Amino acid sequence: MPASVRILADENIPGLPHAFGEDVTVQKMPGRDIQRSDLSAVDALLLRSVTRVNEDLLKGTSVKFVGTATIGLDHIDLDYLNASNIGFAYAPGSNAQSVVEYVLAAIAFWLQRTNRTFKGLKVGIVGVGRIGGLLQKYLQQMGVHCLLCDPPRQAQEPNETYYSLQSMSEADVISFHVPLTQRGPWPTRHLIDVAFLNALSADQLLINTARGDILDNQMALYYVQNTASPVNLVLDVWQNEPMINAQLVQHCLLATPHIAGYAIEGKWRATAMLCQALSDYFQVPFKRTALDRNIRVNDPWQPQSNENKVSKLLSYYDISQDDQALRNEIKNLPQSFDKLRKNYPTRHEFLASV
Ligand SMILES: NC(=O)C1=CN([C@@H]2O[C@H](COP(=O)(O)OP(=O)(O)OC[C@H]3O[C@@H](n4cnc5c(N)ncnc54)[C@H](O)[C@@H]3O)[C@@H](O)[C@H]2O)C=CC1
Ligand SMILES: O=C(O)C(=O)[C@H](O)COP(=O)(O)O
Repeated sequence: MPASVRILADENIPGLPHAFGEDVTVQKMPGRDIQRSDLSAVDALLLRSVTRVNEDLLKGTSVKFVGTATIGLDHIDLDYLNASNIGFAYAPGSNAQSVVEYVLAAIAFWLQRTNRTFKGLKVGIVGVGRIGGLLQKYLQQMGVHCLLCDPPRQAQEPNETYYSLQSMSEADVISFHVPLTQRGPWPTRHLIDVAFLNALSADQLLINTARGDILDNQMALYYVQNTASPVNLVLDVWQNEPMINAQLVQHCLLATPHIAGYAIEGKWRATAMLCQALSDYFQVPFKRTALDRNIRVNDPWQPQSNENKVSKLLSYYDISQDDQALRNEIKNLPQSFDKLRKNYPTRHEFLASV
């Protein structure tokens, strides 16, 4: 192992270099600009979702360890890392609560607009892993009925009740929480197809916080432009970020620049997970307490049965401000997309653990 560990980090990962001592050096760069030529004297690369990690980036470099401060892994060629014996860490669950709060705020926004409450609502959850499972717990705590769709889990748990993707059209709200995958028995690229959209109506809400490629955006634009009463769309993730489809934005109930997971505690939690993994890998000390105080949620909300959950949720997180910020900057794409993400205002997690 090197005498000192040289880290190259995405400039948008908070908490570096304070978490380490003098045996670690940290250089920062915009994630989209990182190239192979930057990696000749780097031991560890700490990234976000905007840097594609593959043979093209890493071949012939000194990188021994890659960490991504994300839940999603679709930007990482894990086979290449394994074959090249490069250490790897990611941040599973780190911002799950933030995504769940985004989804609950989006539902609350829609309910308020349509003068409804959570009472009698049916929510379809596609992908019942860390995020989908947490969403299910909070919704059930609020008395909301959930329909679950997760074929990989269904194959492992034949005695549990799971629904098909097609039957999700019975729900008032359908929220997607699958990883982006291209291979295997249940690929998710373009999982939301035209047949699925055609089965929905203007009385329903479809939320995609998973990855942009789950929904063919060009097809979705054609659908909203040519359907009398299209489903209401809430999109946080887009194909071809940061050059997203500006026309599709205009047709969304809510459109945001991939910030569902951006509550501040989630970001610091991800840093802590990567620093711990890097510290274990290179056997260098890591000051966990330097990060811990940013991870704690102050005064969390425990929903009560007799309170107005719609207005309470929106008082904690007014999601329409994130939507408005993107619309205000739509003429300045693609730069504005990354700028909004980099300068995202501080949003705190607010729900008590279930
Ligand atoms: N918008 C944002 O800011 C964020 C987006 N994400 C996205 O959310 C995704 C999900 O995150 P987690 O819940 O932590 O992942 P997870 O791995 O814990 O759960 C994913 C679930 O999806 C299921 N699944 C896989 N293929 C499926 C299919 N074809 N149909 C239905 N279910 C399927 C899996 O069996 C698993 O239960 C991430 O991969 C990432 O792309 C994550 C964090 C923030
Ligand atoms: O964790 C994930 O997966 C996400 O989608 C992140 O919240 C996205 O953040 P960036 O890595 O793109 O900053």
